[in-house]
Amino acid sequence: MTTTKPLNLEPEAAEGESLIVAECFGTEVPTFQGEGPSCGHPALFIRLSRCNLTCTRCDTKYTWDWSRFDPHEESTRQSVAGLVAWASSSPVELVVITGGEPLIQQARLVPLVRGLITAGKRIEFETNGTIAPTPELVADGVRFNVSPKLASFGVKETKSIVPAALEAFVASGRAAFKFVASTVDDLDRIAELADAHRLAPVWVMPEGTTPEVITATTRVLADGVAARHWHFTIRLHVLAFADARGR
Ligand SMILES: Nc1nc2[nH]cc(C(=O)O)c2c(=O)[nH]1
Ligand code: SF4
Ligand SMILES: [Mg+2]
Repeated sequence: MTTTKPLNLEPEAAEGESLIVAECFGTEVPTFQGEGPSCGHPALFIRLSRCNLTCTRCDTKYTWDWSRFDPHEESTRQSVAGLVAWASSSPVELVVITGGEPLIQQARLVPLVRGLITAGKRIEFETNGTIAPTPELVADGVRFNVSPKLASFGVKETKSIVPAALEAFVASGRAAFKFVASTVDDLDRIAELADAHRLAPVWVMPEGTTPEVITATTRVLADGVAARHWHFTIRLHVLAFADARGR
């Protein structure tokens, strides 16, 4: 396994100044942002632990599903200073903060974002779009890849679609709306949501954790996405690195 926890940190930071982290990667074993508007850009990853949804098709259940994983094995507290020092040890400019759902910890993310920006990084959040970002988080150098989860992803849309939060992301002017889809029916649902909440730009990403499924689903979806003049992204890390954890 190539997962690397942040290096040269105190083992467990105190609660006030720390974040609950699942894994950090991209320094020892380099990788790309695999999804969305920056697909193919060299990137570092901070994956925060915990989620406020329980999607059955989630591919990072080790951040929240404690019926299958042990939270003590799958997460550590890391200090903001240690995370900034870890990212600063790499020349890679883009830091992707993902999860789980990173905005659960957003009060404690504000100093992390400030530290990373001061260190010359730019930041993309991968978020499920259910928690509105506070103004302090909507800073220069920060973008949000917002992925509202559809019912077909194994979640109740009464929980996963939060209009006020989606509207806050739209208003931020810093969001792209990246939907995971498997079928043409999913595209119809995405169109309804995009119309209802004025979501733009819309990105569609094929669901799948193998190159075969990504390719097949790309062929199912591509015409419908192109016809609507939406953007399409593959999952580059699945093709390049076989969806290995820590890539
Ligand atoms: N390379 C790579 N790119 C990614 N973009 C979003 C990811 C995620 O898990 O949120 C991810 C990931 O896990 N790996
Ligand atoms: S919102 Fe994302 S991390 Fe949370 S359960 Fe759903 S797929 Fe997993
Ligand atoms: Mg992922």
